[in-house]
Amino acid sequence: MSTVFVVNSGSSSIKYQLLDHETGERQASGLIERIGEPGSFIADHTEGMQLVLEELGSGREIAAVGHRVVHGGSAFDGPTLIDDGVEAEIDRLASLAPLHNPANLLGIRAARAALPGVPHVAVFDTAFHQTLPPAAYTYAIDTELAARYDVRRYGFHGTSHKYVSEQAAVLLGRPLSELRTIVLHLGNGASITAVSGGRSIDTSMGLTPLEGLVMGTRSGDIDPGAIFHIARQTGMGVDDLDRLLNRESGLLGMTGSRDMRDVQDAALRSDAAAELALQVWRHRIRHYIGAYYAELGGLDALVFTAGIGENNALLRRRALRGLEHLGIRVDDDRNELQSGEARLISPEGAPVSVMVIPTNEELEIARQAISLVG
Ligand SMILES: Nc1ncnc2c1ncn2[C@@H]1O[C@H](COP(=O)(O)OP(=O)(O)O)[C@@H](O)[C@H]1O
Ligand SMILES: CC(=O)OP(=O)(O)O
Ligand SMILES: [Mg+2]
Repeated sequence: MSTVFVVNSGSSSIKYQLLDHETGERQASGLIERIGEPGSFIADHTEGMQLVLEELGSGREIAAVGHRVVHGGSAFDGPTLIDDGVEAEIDRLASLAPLHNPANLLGIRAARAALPGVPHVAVFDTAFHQTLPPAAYTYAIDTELAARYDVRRYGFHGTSHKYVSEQAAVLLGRPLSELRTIVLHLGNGASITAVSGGRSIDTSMGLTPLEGLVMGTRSGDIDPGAIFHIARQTGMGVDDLDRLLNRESGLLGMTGSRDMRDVQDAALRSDAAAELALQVWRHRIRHYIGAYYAELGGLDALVFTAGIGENNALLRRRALRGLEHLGIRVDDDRNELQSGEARLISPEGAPVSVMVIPTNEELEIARQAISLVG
């Protein structure tokens, strides 16, 4: 039986799946978590990939390998066969996704070396957001400078936003072309996308995966003037500031832990810093829900996905409390039901269908890889 091997080499984890080439059915899967965190026994992505390939064993018939790649810049708007040139371009874009493209590239190199006779396909986080209108992707800066250096908004988590918005239509039993949907992808990295008729029309991440929501280690939106101010006051250089905002901010910077589970536990113990972090996290989410409600001209579906979105009922309820005037309601019993399935969590007949849909970037990557290599 022929299979597709999918590698999702993320900022803090490597997820992999082996899927049936014909049906997309999962044959094997695994997750290596908390890579590089204090106390973790896996130091880096190379070590992680070695473990994955050992676990997979030999003697499998693999038709293609699909790789998640976070930044595709303007060069890639669909699944792409990986050769040395594509690797070089992914490497070149690394400065625009410093937590991700290097990890993605490590996964690609380890897998190409281990499986040399098989086509390797890159599926980019940025591809789904290539439909953003100029008004949404353009920064109001000097036009020539922006064009020369590709300074524009790209958006990320596109494979997840695409998959989840399509599954929402399936769950509702309505045509995708009719739906106005907001997808909240809340994981270690987090972004929100407005999807109109199956097309991404706005998304909270920008040139890099730093813009937008409060994340595990990323600040999300911040006045660029604050960065100039910090630089002048502290003497920090560009690389220091990059590290500060990408790796030492967000939940980690505000509370000392990047893991939402720790932050929530601390808040339940009335830790003031943790409680404030949760309030800021929530405030930012609601800011975007309001904006995208306006841009979409109304709302049919609002979907939670990824680590926090799929697993934390309390935070889902907390994020949406007080938005009833927009037709957004959560049914507590439905919300608290523990289930790995796609499901509705709004009350029957509510104007907006609020849903939890487990993302499956791996299945989407496998489908796109097969669509390319046949
Ligand atoms: N029950 C939970 N409550 C709160 N946060 C959770 C829970 N389960 C997982 N998470 C969060 O989800 C994150 C992982 O989400 P995931 O989408 O897998 O992230 P990534 O793909 O960026 O590695 C973890 O960092 C953790 O903070
Ligand atoms: C783009 C991004 O932030 O990805 P992740 O959530 O895997 O960190
Ligand atoms: Mg992720």
